[in-house]
Amino acid sequence: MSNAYFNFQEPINEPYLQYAPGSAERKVLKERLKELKQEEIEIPAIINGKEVKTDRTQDVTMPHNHSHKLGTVHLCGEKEVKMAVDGALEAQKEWANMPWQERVAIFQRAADIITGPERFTMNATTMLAQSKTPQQSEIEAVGELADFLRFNAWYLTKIYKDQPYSPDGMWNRVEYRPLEGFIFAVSPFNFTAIAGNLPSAPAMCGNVAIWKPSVESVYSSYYVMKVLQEAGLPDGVIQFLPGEGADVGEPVLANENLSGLHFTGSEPTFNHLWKTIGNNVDKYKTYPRIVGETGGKDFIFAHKTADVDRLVIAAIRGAFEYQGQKCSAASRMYVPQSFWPEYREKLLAEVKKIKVGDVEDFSNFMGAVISRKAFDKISGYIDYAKEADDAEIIAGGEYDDSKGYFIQPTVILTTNPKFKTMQEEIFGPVLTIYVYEDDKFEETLDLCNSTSPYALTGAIWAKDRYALNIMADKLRQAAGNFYINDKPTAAVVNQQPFGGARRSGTNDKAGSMVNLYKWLSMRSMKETYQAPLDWTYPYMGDE
Ligand SMILES: NC(=O)c1ccc[n+]([C@@H]2O[C@H](COP(=O)([O-])OP(=O)(O)OC[C@H]3O[C@@H](n4cnc5c(N)ncnc54)[C@H](O)[C@@H]3O)[C@@H](O)[C@H]2O)c1
Ligand SMILES: N[C@@H](CCC=O)C(=O)O
Repeated sequence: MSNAYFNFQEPINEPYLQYAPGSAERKVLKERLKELKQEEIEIPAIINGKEVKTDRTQDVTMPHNHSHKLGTVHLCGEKEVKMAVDGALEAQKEWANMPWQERVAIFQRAADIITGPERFTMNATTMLAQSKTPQQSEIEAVGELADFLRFNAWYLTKIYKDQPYSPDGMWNRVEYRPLEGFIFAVSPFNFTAIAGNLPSAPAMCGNVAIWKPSVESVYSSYYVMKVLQEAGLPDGVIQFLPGEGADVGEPVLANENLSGLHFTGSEPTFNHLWKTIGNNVDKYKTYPRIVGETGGKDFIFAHKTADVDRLVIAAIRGAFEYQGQKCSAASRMYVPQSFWPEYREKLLAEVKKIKVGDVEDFSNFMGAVISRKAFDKISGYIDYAKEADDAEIIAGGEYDDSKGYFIQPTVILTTNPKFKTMQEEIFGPVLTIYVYEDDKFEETLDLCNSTSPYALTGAIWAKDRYALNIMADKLRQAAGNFYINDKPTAAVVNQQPFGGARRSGTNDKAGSMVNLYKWLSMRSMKETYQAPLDWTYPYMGDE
């Protein structure tokens, strides 16, 4: 069947639809939103390809209208974990031996379903479940997810092609095996694309995965799972197990067959999972691979030669798009005194224009934050700033949870470069600005480098090339994704491989070859054509 080398076409990034007034796509998306809102669905676990309902359920509601129910999710625990792990290990027997082109074709088909017939469902479910605007949804639930699937397939074929040198008389080969056991994929609420990628990347490499989606975004994750099934993913290869963290996590991590953790989420959760794996290390048949991408305290650092007008737009998009709930969102900013008065005036004038509300109203730039817990946490930071002597709120600061979890885009000005909101991840629409004396440029860069434990994204702004060089050098370890004269968000697969270091994670760059290597275990094979017939060596001869 596979007596040929198969070529795999290098993909291109999925182009985005714009949803401008009068466009056909805008009309279709609005209709799909209306249809989905009228339905109330049940979200079961999917184990061995079958829907599994449990005796514990939870309502799924919309962040921007928390009294509107989208459905009911069935929550899993130890019993479902056991079924899922047993089924996955059984499925692995065939899946791991399937020719790569058959595996890859399934994910290519999934990408085409996402960008084709289910495009508006992907967008509408993400908008409703996670309160994203059409633009924020299109770039990730469609664009980034399809890019992950297509580019990972391409990277995988390049890895498989990479083979060692063979001198005369032998043939050296490397086989890239899937890991023995199963991968635990744990996804965050904020990106449908990340949720889809976490189980798919290892599965594409021939692994089986237990996928625990976030309950906060389970609605859109469920549709991703359905797309994968429709694309032909064999039963048991990805087991979909919604549930509260520990209910699923503890029994999974205690299983001797765990071979890897593919995690994206907050730093405390990752620390807990890492420690649990550490405590269980004697149980495992193989040392689990651990990949975890976590939080950020992402910065914009402006030099006195920065372009003020463009810097205003970068701050607004970087800090407030998707309500600041991107791990990459700008949340602290360093502005030189020399242009601060002009910058302040221009920034505040633009912030005033931002509309926050229901994402079905396409004139809104921002929706709601994901949950009551997030709302309370973010508003707590705002209240803290309101009370502080060394900070003042210069824009926003209002919040209202009567209908949805709405928080106005908020700008805090502080005189304390180590102010709480300059250091901690807030994960909401809150930008804190510290104004520095122009002649303290280099020491402020040192401050920026040392203020937060995270190192995910950062942006530097200057027209002066010498200044850019100094900034890039001093902030070398401060961000895994570094932007020059741009906002620190919206990385694109195959253009800016994404991930950070320090407390932001293992920097295994989602949607890159580096990430795929984590889900492969090399077997070196040496075949000798004429093995020796004599055990002695020439040096042993008589003088
Ligand atoms: N670096 C990145 O690429 C990246 C991307 C997106 C989000 N994030 C980060 O994710 C966080 C926001 O997402 P979140 O609020 O969903 O994060 P979270 O840590 O609260 O949850 C992430 C996932 O972990 C699960 N979980 C929690 N406890 C668990 C346990 N004991 N066992 C197993 N699973 C458990 C949750 O249910 C969820 O599915 C932010 O910190 C953000 O910066 C990072
Ligand atoms: N990759 C996304 C962020 C994902 C985290 O939430 C970006 O670059 O903005």
